[in-house]
Amino acid sequence: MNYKKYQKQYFMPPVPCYDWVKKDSIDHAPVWCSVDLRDGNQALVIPMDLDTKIEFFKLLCRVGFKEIEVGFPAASETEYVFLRRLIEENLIPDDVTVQVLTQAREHIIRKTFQALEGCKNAIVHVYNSTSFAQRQQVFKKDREEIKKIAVEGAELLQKLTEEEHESYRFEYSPESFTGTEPEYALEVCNAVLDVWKPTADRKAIINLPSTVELSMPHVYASQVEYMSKNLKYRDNVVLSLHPHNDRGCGVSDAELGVLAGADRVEGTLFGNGERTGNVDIITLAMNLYMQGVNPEMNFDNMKDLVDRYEEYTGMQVGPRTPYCGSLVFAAFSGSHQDAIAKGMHWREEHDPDHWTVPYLPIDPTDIGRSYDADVIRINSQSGKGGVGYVLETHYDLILPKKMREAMGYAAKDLSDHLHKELKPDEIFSLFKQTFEDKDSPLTVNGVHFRQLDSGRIEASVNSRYGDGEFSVTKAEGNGRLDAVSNALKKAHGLDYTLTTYQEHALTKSSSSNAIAYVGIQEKDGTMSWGAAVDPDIIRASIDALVTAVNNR
Ligand SMILES: CC(=O)SCCNC(=O)CCNC(=O)[C@H](O)C(C)(C)COP(=O)(O)OP(=O)(O)OC[C@H]1O[C@@H](n2cnc3c(N)ncnc32)[C@H](O)[C@@H]1OP(=O)(O)O
Ligand SMILES: CC(C)C(=O)C(=O)O
Ligand SMILES: [Mg+2]
Repeated sequence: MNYKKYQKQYFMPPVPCYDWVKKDSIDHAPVWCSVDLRDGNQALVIPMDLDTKIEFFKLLCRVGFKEIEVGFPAASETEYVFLRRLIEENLIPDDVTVQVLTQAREHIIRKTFQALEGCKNAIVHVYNSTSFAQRQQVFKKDREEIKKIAVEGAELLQKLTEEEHESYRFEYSPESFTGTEPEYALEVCNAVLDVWKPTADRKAIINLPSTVELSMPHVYASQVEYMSKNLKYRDNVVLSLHPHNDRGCGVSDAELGVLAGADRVEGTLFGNGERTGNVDIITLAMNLYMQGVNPEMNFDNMKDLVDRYEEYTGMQVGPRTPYCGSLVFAAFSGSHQDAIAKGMHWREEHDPDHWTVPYLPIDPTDIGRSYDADVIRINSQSGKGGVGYVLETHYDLILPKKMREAMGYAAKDLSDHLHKELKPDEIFSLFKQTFEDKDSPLTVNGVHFRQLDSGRIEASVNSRYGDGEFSVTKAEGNGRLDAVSNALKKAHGLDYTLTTYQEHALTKSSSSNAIAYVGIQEKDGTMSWGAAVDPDIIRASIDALVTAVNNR
């Protein structure tokens, strides 16, 4: 690991450009341009076939892209025929503009125009590399010679368009912008703009690719700001970004670049693209959404989008991919679950205008995810809040607070022991197994009540303990359960305090049943719990008490 082999390969603007730092947020969505079918496609092990590209194109239109780079038509037969099919089969919606990429080489530009024949709206995107390294090693040309490639390319686009296609728009990329001296990139871009002379009706796009991400995002933002402030015809230029993700900061590059003056962002779904990928437009759009800004995109069925993308590209969306991954809303840990469950209850009670649930940056249901399946998930890191939430939302069980704690520990122990996540049905089974239907050693075989003149209740309880015989014992209490409890204590010499009794109707699972929860406490403070379901709430409470005694 010889770090001395490396040095900075980027160039700061000649003057400080830090106005962008004064802004704290983006207040409207930039123009989005998908480069999935070009940059994304050229990075796949097996590029997409024709039919798959058509399906992908339709998907991009459905999610809301209005500008879509559909390929490099001069690159291959498939790319060429794909564009022809889009045009000839009238598959391009009127409000969508297709973009095509070409090197600044005459035969490639001419072939690109041939491929566009009959296309109503198009952006012709021409590029050549301007970076120090490429001038030196690849093109072996000086600054003037490299500028000449760009200018001649721009002139040919202008000429071919003037002849026939006046509605076409132009885009120029100083490829490897991030490795180019900003004042030189500016000089080349201005020379291109001098050829095109963009107007308000026919703006030109200047695209600043971080072809390879070479610096921290604030450096890119400063480079962008320098270009934005110094480009000629600025009002008639759409300043575009094209971040890659080599240092893992593609999203930050784009966001800071927009603060620095960019109007448009090129990127892909899920960040597919060369090497570490292009910037992920879903993350960018959703980052706007989560701050209350219209992202001008529709991701209301993210799961479907993930499935289609994986099918079309053969790539996989990682479980932690922002907004889209299978685990990005999941909370396994106890304190997070507790806060989410409380936040959701608070939301139900207060019906606030805005989303503020802790640990959930957005409402998962907005993008087609569900609270039940995706949010609170139980393993050995979980706590009572999460387990209680699962039992409440899936099975309608609202456990007393202290009982939730006991259930939480039971679930945590089981998950730890099995070394696996517990699904809601497994948690429910554990609840039943731990807290219901335990009729030994104490068994109750019948109870009768009598109302006493004092207002108290007398219970006659037929019960046995262990292998003993059934016998009837009478005792009084403040209520029926208290009377039964006193009779049991008297009959079998039991010593505990009945501390908790709760009941509620089971509305979701069964309209006629109620559930009772009973907690009893030993002298040393230890609690034992029982629960029981029955249409008759007295019966349910006695069964719950028996289980609690049998759980001591
Ligand atoms: C950063 C990016 O993503 S850029 C886009 C990259 N994508 C692609 O390249 C995918 C599609 N490309 C292709 O299929 C092929 O490269 C083609 C069909 C376009 C061209 O193929 P070929 O001419 O056979 O080969 P190749 O691309 O290697 O050409 C290299 C030559 O073009 C020159 N060149 C490369 N890019 C450009 C450019 N943008 N403008 C002008 N000349 C260029 C090189 O200097 C080199 O010149 P030389 O022949 O004098 O040495
Ligand atoms: C063609 C250009 C815009 C490109 O893809 C890049 O520089 O990354
Ligand atoms: Mg690229």
